[in-house]
Amino acid sequence: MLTLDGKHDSADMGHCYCCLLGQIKNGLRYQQILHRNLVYLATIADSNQNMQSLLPAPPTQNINLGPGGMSQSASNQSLHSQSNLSDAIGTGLPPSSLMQSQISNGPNHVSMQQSGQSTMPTTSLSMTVSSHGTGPGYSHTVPASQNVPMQGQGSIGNYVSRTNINMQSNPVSMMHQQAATSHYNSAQGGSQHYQGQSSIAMMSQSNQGNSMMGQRPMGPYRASQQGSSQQYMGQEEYYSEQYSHGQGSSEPMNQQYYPDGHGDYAYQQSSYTEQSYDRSFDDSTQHYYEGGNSQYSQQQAGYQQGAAQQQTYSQQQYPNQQSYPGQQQGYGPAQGASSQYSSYQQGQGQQYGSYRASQTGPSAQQQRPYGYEQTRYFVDQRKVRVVGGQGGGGGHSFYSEPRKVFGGPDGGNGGDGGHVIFKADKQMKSLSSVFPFYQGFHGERGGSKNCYGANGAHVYVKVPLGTLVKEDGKVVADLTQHGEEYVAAYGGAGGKGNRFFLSNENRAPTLFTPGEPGQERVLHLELKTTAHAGLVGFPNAGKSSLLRAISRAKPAVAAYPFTTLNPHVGIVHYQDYEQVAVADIPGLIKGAHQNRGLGVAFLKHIERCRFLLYVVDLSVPQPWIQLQDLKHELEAYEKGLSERPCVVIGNKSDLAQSRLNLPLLRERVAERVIALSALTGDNLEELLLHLRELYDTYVKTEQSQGQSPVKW
Ligand SMILES: Nc1nc2c(ncn2[C@@H]2O[C@H](COP(=O)(O)OP(=O)(O)OP(=O)(O)O)[C@@H](O)[C@H]2O)c(=O)[nH]1
Ligand SMILES: [Mg+2]
Repeated sequence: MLTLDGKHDSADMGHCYCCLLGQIKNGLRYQQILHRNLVYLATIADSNQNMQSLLPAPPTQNINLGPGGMSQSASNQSLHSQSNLSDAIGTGLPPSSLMQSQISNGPNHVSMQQSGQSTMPTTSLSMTVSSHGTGPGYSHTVPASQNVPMQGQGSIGNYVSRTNINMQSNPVSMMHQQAATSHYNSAQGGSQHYQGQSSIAMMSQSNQGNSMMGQRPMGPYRASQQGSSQQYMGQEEYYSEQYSHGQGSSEPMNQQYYPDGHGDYAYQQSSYTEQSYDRSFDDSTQHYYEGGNSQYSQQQAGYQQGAAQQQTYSQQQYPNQQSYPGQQQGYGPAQGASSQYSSYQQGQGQQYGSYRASQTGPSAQQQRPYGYEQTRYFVDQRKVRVVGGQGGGGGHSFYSEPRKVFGGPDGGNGGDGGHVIFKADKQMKSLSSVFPFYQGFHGERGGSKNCYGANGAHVYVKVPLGTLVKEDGKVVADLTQHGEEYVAAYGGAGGKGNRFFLSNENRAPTLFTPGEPGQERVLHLELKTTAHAGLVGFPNAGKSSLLRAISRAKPAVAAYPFTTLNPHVGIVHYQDYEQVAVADIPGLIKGAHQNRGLGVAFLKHIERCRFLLYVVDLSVPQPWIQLQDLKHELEAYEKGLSERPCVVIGNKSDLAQSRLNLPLLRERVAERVIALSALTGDNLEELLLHLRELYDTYVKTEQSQGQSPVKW
């Protein structure tokens, strides 16, 4: 008997035919018996029709080399007589035709052809063949004539065992005909061992069946669906992606970062944008990812993997922190990282708290870059690349259910990709929080059971009021109202699942379409301050001092020109809760339109000012010349800009020279001149009252024209 591992039981060594063959080879003990058998079987091969008559002895005597049969000489001492064989067939042995079909066609046909065709001649023949069939060449079609010389390689014992195997495995094979491997393995074993194998095979078959159902829900349709290689590849791709969907869900974390951490990142972005303000878009992008790439990725990992990973992140940040001292107030390249750290402190307060407690170096208070908190950075232009989210691919599946032959296609459509939307927000004061790149969320892939993929979420980019959106130099949007939106990049449409292509002509469509890519654009954002009034004057005229005097704005004031480098907006509050916005513009000089001084780059912030406040220094000789130069620069920048409602403010009236120049100025200018001192606060009331008059006039004009005035 053969065991599972192909060895023989010691007790059956004398009964096994292959063992007997070994003995023959060794000692030629049974040479005579073998010779007789060969002669007999050669006779059978010559003529099956006359097999019975040609037999010199009952065929079962030579064929039934069962236990003990081979150990004797060619006599009638075989354990299996013909009647025994008939009994064996009747009690479960398969007919000879069955064995032939097994050999030629494989085990899948066993159950199909098991209807009893048990005749003795074929039985005798099949026994011969089956003894060969125990070899590995299981699926080979072996002519009977070729089985004769190979008979010595098999054994009747193996045949009997194999017969039992097939009989026991028939129910299994009927249920799962695809599991041919188990049949094949079991056919190599003996009947006793097969009992164990049967259960194993059944288990494995059932497992395979389940797994196959899970992996190939469209199993019944696969034969017809594999006609096109591309379709098949598409199916494989679909399934592979479907299986990895859980892991792939972390892909869009790059996008989840935006809405979740936008507020936190807005602050850190300010320092970055300040450094890259004059850079080109490519440089700016590169700078951004170079400066904060490691932290950026780590922070993403923290978002994705939860608090545990975030603690790791905080530890990883610690070495970087060591390089911050000495750069607190500086403007060096490391400011980006420093500011990121500070922003991360704000966003991840608990982590930062634990981190600070473990510090042993300089105190954390000293290391915090206070300069960034005290200084507001103003960015009035941005180059942004926006890409809409990609649409999800269409699903491709067929409904699968036990005993349901045709379930039909049930692949749902993919979800649409998310847009990138610019949204005006009055809380935003500059474009410093705008990133160089945005991408919408991808739509999800359509699933089985007609499940549609979810649409990708939109990414909203908050921009300040007065943001112009330009593309190739053309204004495509002007966001001036709070809450106003502009879709910068549309997301791609989702693909269609194979359910979508179901028709009467094609009941089992395998076609499904992928999602479309999102729209991609490169846009220029330009902020034009929408303040009501603009302070225009030469450097050192006292503009910033005046803004500090009439509002809560705190622009820098110093006794040197070009102290103010960025526009500042202050709000003048009135008792009736009206608010007038006043913008402090960097100083202009003669020839500013020729890019002298700071140039006219900031004059765009005056474009939207409804009225202008010309600030002249009364202490300088001939202050009216300053006024003429200012108007000339404004006209050079934009014709008609100097003709807006305005008032001339003679500052520094507290100085002695101012008292002499004031009447001269009033004689030479046609506009109203208000002499005041921003330093001492003298005559500020007149300015505030006149400012309110200008504002009221503006509001009435807007309302008379059916337009809504800008409110702060
Ligand atoms: N005596 C006197 N000094 C003034 C007055 N207003 C401003 N100053 C001084 O003038 C100098 C310049 O003041 P700023 O407010 O910085 O002038 P600015 O127009 O903003 O200058 P830029 O920002 O360079 O364009 C500072 O030293 C102020 O102290 C004033 O009313 N009287
Ligand atoms: Mg100033």
